[in-house]
Amino acid sequence: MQTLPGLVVTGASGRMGQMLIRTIAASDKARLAGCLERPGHAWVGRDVGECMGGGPLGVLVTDDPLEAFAQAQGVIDFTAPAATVAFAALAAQARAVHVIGTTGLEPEHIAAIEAAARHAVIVRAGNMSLGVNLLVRLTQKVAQALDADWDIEVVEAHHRMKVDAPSGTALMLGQAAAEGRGVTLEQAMVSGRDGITGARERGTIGFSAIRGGDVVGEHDVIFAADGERIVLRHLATDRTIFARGALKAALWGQGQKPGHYDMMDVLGL
Ligand SMILES: NC(=O)C1=CN([C@@H]2O[C@H](COP(=O)(O)OP(=O)(O)OC[C@H]3O[C@@H](n4cnc5c(N)ncnc54)[C@H](O)[C@@H]3O)[C@@H](O)[C@H]2O)C=CC1
Ligand SMILES: O=C(O)C1=N[C@H](C(=O)O)C[C@H](O)C1
Repeated sequence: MQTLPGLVVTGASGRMGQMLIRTIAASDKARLAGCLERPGHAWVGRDVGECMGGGPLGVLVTDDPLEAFAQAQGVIDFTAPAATVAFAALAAQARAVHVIGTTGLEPEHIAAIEAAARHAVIVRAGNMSLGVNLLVRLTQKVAQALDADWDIEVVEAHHRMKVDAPSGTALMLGQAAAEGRGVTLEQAMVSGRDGITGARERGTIGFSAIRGGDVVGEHDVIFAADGERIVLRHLATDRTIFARGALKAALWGQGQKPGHYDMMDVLGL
């Protein structure tokens, strides 16, 4: 019998880390090969199942990424930009598929990830759910069908602990709207209006962010014209949707050629 692909989860104690560990542990398609946390974190050296308040899973949390990645075929990474850039180089060195869910990446982080993807398979998306990736396609199509008489606004809401704005998903949706309209997002983007802003500039794509409570993730793409409005909406109510997508990406990546892929590639959308 062939051994199942072994996956390492980085940021093991995080909201997504714990969800990923549960999803992999329950899967019959992959096995949990390692769990990583920051040096000095209270979970390091302990069984991850017990840290999460359940029975032992037989995997000790480590703070050594090289040692963990060397044992694995895939790394699933929902952490923070600087950590993700470091993990991209190390996962490439270990020839492990690197699935990146981390958001808030700046152009220099993305350039470093592109460099690592010359030698390894990287799948990166600001949102790993099927629903959002489908919404991205729909947004592109609607934007393509409408002219600039239709103002485009992306509105997102997330829990109070989220550290980046606009969300990775909002940026994916904005990018899709820009592509549909035949402009670049850099040109069109207006984010976080405040004060005497003046009237809305025709053709811009606006972004607004709400932060509060335990909201998992909500995104509206609004197309507003005189006398009518179209609202495309995705509501996430459970983080398993992201974990399932990330697991699918890690399995899909096995045997692919080195490159920087996204969830559209994985889902065939
Ligand atoms: N692409 C997607 O579908 C989704 C992306 N996200 C993104 O994933 C990221 C994490 O989100 P949450 O789990 O809510 O955050 P969180 O703050 O709960 O977890 C982050 C974890 O990463 C760990 N970490 C940070 N630096 C590290 C390092 N150098 N080594 C090892 N561990 C390290 C932290 O200790 C923490 O446990 C965010 O960027 C968020 O936007 C979240 C949900 C879905
Ligand atoms: O930080 C989160 O929680 C989420 N982040 C991703 C984003 O930035 O869009 C995906 C999801 O919305 C949850």
